[in-house]
Amino acid sequence: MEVTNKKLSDDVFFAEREEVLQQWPTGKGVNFDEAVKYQQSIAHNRRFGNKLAQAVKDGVTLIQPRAGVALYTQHIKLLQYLENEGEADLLPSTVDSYTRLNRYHEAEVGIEKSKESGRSMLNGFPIVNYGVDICRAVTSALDNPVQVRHGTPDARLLTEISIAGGFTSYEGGGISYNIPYSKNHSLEKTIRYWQYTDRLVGMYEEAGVSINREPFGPLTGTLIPPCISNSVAIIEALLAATQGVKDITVGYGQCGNLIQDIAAVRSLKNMTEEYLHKYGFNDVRVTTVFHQWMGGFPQDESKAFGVISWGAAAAALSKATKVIVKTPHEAMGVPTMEANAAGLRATKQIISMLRDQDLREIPEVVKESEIINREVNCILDKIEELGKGDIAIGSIAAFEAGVLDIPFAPSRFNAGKVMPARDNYGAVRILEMGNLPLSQDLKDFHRMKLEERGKFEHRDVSFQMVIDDVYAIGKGFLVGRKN
Ligand SMILES: CCC[C@H]1O[C@@H](n2cnc3c(N)ncnc32)[C@H](O)[C@@H]1O
Repeated sequence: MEVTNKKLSDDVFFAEREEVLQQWPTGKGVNFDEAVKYQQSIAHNRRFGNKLAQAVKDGVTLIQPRAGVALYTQHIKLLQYLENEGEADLLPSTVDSYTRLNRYHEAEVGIEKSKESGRSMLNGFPIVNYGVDICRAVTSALDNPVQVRHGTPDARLLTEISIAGGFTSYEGGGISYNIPYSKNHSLEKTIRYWQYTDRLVGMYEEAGVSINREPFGPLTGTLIPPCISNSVAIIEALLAATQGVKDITVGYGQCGNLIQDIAAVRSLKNMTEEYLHKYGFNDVRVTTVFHQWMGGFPQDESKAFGVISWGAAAAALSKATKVIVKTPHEAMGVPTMEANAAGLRATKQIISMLRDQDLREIPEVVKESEIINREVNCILDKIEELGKGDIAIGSIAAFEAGVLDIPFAPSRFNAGKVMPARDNYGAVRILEMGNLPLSQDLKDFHRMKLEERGKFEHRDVSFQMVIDDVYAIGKGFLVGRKN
């Protein structure tokens, strides 16, 4: 199918909707007009976009966990605990892996097994199986706005039930929930699936209901050069705005060098707004999300709190609108509610202590941010050229050509030629450019930064640095020094 960056027509959308709502019996519980009324009954301060907008006005960074369990009564208890004991400003519902793969029969079995055993046999909250009414029981039981977080290449039915179910924010995108998550989904398919999601959000917007959308920033979460993750975020923001989305949170996964992390968020915010205006979207509200360290975590809980606090500090100093919080159980798996709340409180402490400091305009950050700006422009200019102005066509062609290439991604549609490595200060640089369309002076800059490290370590710049950097994480370091 030819995917283009055009708003889906009502005919196309509603014909497809017939099929989508039949994918599982709970789809029958979705009625758009009734759902609009339900959404309009949700109080102003319990709407995700409103709380984000207030945070921007107040100059504060909000904290949000990930959380999801199989039984909805326990899920309510968990989320209430996280907003009360964890002081969470925003709440999630992290969806289970079966639902993410549209395997609703297995999710059903997981629910039954959880009922029998009394504990969660799924690694998240199975929204599709529960349907609209149970989702409303969850979202209406909480004081704070709730967002659906997942990793679903085909999330069309999930979107329908989530919004009708009272969630006021929805994560994901046709690239960011495909390439890092899936091996065999084509980009044509997932970009098109996510145009459906964004068109549905656009229809709610046109009916007077604002739903926040959040492309998934970190991608594979392993040494992702900011120019690559920022380019994907901006593309997904543009694809969403084309379908009528008006409230977008663009995201970035912490890499570990403070200057680079702050510069990346600064560049992401500025360039998302610049590109939205360039494409004629002047009424889209843009906010940012900083994801605490997405790499491997130490088992030791005290050391884990160190990593969590470092991510909290970088989020605060970059003035991100919100930060996604990790837990001291990260190395073990799905956290207990107590551990999840502890990660939130540690983050809240740092965020509160640093709220009066803002490093976005210090010269080193501005310099790094301008480099990222130039790199993103090289990539997006090439995408516009490949797509003859259409960024959906251009993005698909870009992955085919390796112009967009996400390190360590499982997708067979990803070239996998770009290799990152850290420089002597831990900033992520590019060791193998693959077909990234960076200008020669930018390529020389990356090489120079890596040569600087090689000289310091008395070794040649090589792929061994990449391996050492990946293993460094588990040993508690950023730069994988030559032993
Ligand atoms: C991109 C998502 C990866 C992160 O998402 C966390 N995660 C996944 N599922 C749950 C869950 N059910 N409850 C709390 N956190 C969860 C992982 O730990 C990891 O940090």
